Amino acid sequence: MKLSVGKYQNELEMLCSYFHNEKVAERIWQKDYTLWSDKPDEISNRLGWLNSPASSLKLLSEINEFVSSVQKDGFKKALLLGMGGSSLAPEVFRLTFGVKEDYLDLAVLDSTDPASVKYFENNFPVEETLFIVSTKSGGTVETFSFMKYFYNQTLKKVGKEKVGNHFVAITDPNSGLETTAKELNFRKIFLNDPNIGGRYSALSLFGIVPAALIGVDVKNILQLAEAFSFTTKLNNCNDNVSAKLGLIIGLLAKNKIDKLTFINSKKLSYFGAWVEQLIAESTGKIGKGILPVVGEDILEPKQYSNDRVFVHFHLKNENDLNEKINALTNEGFPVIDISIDDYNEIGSEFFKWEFATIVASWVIKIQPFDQPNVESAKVVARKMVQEYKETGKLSELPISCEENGIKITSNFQSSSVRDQIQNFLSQLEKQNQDIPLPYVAIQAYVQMNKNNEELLQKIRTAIQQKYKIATTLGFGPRFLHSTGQLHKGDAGNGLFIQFIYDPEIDLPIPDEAGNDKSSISFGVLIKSQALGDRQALLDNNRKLITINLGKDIQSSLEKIFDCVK
Ligand SMILES: O=P(O)(O)OC[C@H]1O[C@](O)(CO)[C@@H](O)[C@@H]1O
Repeated sequence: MKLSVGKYQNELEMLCSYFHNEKVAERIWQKDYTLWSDKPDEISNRLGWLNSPASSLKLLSEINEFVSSVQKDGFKKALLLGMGGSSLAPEVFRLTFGVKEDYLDLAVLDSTDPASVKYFENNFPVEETLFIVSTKSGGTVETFSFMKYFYNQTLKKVGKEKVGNHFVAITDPNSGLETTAKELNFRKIFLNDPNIGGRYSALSLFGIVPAALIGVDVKNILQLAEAFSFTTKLNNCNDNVSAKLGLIIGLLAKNKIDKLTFINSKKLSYFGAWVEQLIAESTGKIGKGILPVVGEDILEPKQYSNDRVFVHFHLKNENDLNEKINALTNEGFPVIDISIDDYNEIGSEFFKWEFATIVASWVIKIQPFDQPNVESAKVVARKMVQEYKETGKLSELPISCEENGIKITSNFQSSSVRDQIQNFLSQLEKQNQDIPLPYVAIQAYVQMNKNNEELLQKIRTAIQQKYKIATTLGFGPRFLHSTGQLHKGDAGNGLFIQFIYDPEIDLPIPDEAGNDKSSISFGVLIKSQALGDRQALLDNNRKLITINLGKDIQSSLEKIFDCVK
């Protein structure tokens, strides 16, 4: 790891001495909750991941046996149903490593958008698909909805005798999913160490079982990660890179350099979504937070404000971004350069960032293992679903402006989409000096596909350039289990652009597995989630505009881009 922290070098050295004197590394390994709180709740039982590499190594023969059994049964594909910490590490493994010959092609479903669910139904024929139902709590609404939907589809195709054979659960002992999986006769139930939270679970069964299914050399990854983990026991931060990383991030955040901007090389770009959840959900609460910025276009140094710290993450021989990185360093921005020799070191990187995040949380005085604001959006969404069940309809948003199929809900009185958007973004110009610089978060409740991503990215970059601020892009409801915590829990410096649309198709969510009776659809669920989060953001005094793109997402997004420019 190479560092350039400019004028913060002295403060960093002082902080390193303090870390050393306080024996922080040693105390982390002793699971000393007082580092973050005066109460042990959701801390003492959340540090099990420190031992994940060793514990998972011990489970390898069971995992390998399972992989052989599904290969023998002819499964070609695997669809992982899960949210946040239960799905992001498997996605990193799949997109980074690809699929080894004779292993299963894996994808992650973490969207309740009907078009997304339909996409996976069309592309993952149930006869050859293994469904991995992955949820720590064992009751997450999205995960259960996917499970019931695909269970019923599979039941119809393969019959009662064989359906359970297509399902595997990864969950905590005694969870709702464990009970359901037993009732439905799943082929296998993996019970994880309950002392591990979702976003810290990459090297536990939640990450390792899916990785083994696609043929990743998990043994090597875990051995490297275990060896690396020993370095995190050292109190001297010059020997403990993970600690040093955390100290820098925490120190800079305290100085309002709180936009941790990842510039990942092409081959390691998929790591971004995982690290984004880890940092946002761990640090974004009680009016504080470090905003992870992932996937932004890289601009000239003069186009950034002084709230940025950059992380350049790349393979050693991938140097194509060096020029841009050097330009940022020369301009005086803090830059952290992390390189790895080969993909198998990714396990050590998971560990490094987990450790760094809890050290940064110690610096900024945050409890890194809970997510207090996630529940608030869920509560409103549940109320809406209940209302729908009773009345047969969802409450409608008041419309402030309607033009060319686009409907906007905002606080502004203007009948033009352009004025609405410009008025909303002009709030970026009035800055509150007491809190860090603002950012814009685009929250898109649309299908996460190439076309939509490209158009949303165009809008994002236009805002980034015009206002010289940090921007993020998240797809709903996926981001609700990632940056969603920080959006509602941080200092309140975010501006939120929420995109929803009117889906052409909808799909019923079965009330229970094995029975087609359905009270709500995926379309109703995703809308309730969007409106629930909208309400939770407003309840936390966040600035927000909701834009309904109508039926033609592409042409509406083009129009919005035109209004932002
Ligand atoms: O694994 P579970 O319990 O389904 O939770 C999924 C995700 O939801 C959250 O609990 C809240 O967003 C995350 O922390 C977690 O990773």
